[in-house]
Amino acid sequence: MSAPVITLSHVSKVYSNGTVALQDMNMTIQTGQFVSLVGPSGCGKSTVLRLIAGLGGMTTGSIEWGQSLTENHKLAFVFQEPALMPWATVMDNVRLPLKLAGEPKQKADQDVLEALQLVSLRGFERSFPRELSGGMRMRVSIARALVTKPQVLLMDEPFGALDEITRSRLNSDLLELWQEKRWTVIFVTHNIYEAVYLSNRVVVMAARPGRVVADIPIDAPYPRSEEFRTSPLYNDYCREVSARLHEAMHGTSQDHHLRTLSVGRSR
Ligand SMILES: Nc1ncnc2c1ncn2[C@@H]1O[C@H](COP(=O)(O)OP(=O)(O)OP(=O)(O)O)[C@@H](O)[C@H]1O
Repeated sequence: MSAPVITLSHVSKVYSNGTVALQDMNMTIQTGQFVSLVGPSGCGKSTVLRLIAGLGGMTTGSIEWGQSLTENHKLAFVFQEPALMPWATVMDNVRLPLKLAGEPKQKADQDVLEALQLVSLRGFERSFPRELSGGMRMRVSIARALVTKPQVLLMDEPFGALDEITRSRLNSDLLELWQEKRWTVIFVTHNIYEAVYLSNRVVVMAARPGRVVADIPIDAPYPRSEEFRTSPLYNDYCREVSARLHEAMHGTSQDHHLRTLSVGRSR
């Protein structure tokens, strides 16, 4: 059995303007899990990631780290916007975290090339962000996270701004990498299909106040191919997440809603 890597216990977050972003959030993430957080806008998904990353403090509660984590390089964050330095080459953008950590240039260059290899961007070292497509810029952003060799990868809607085809390709590539490296991934998305395809666990949150309302294991084997995306099992999981999300947003079960509608029609 795998060990817990992050445990949130009774975490609440009230921003200075009084917004209760999270209330009594409890969640334990096991080493190597791929966990997606889904939920309506404003339910606190990004706040959870930021608290885990140590970007701002929580109001009450605690976040504990598993013993398997080493002190250095344990976390990397990928945001929705690639946030690259426009004046710097791909090589320099990806090297940034190592430069900030004071890694010697020769060793850093080697690590950068490895990271670019992982995201299939070898050959673009000297390109500038403006010369790349949206998908390629996101790959640079992922390489910049991976170059630090993280144990935990926090991803805040990384593919939200990309077209469907690019998103689907990056989903597959991310899964392949995850299977090889086995980081723990916490992935925020609005997209149910993406969450089910990628994750072995989908956590559904509700808003006002932000909290966990469902925790759904996606019990399907990896690697997950196109076959999985078109399978009845995949559809069943998407329907289940969708129903829980509907409850989170409207406070009623979608099944109940559908039953009420059909009863209404038959009258
Ligand atoms: N710095 C802040 N100051 C005040 N309120 C904030 C701040 N950041 C977030 N909030 C509020 O906290 C709540 C949760 O925000 P958060 O961004 O975590 O939600 P989210 O689920 O990630 O939303 P979305 O899906 O729209 O990105 C929202 O009501 C938001 O307005």
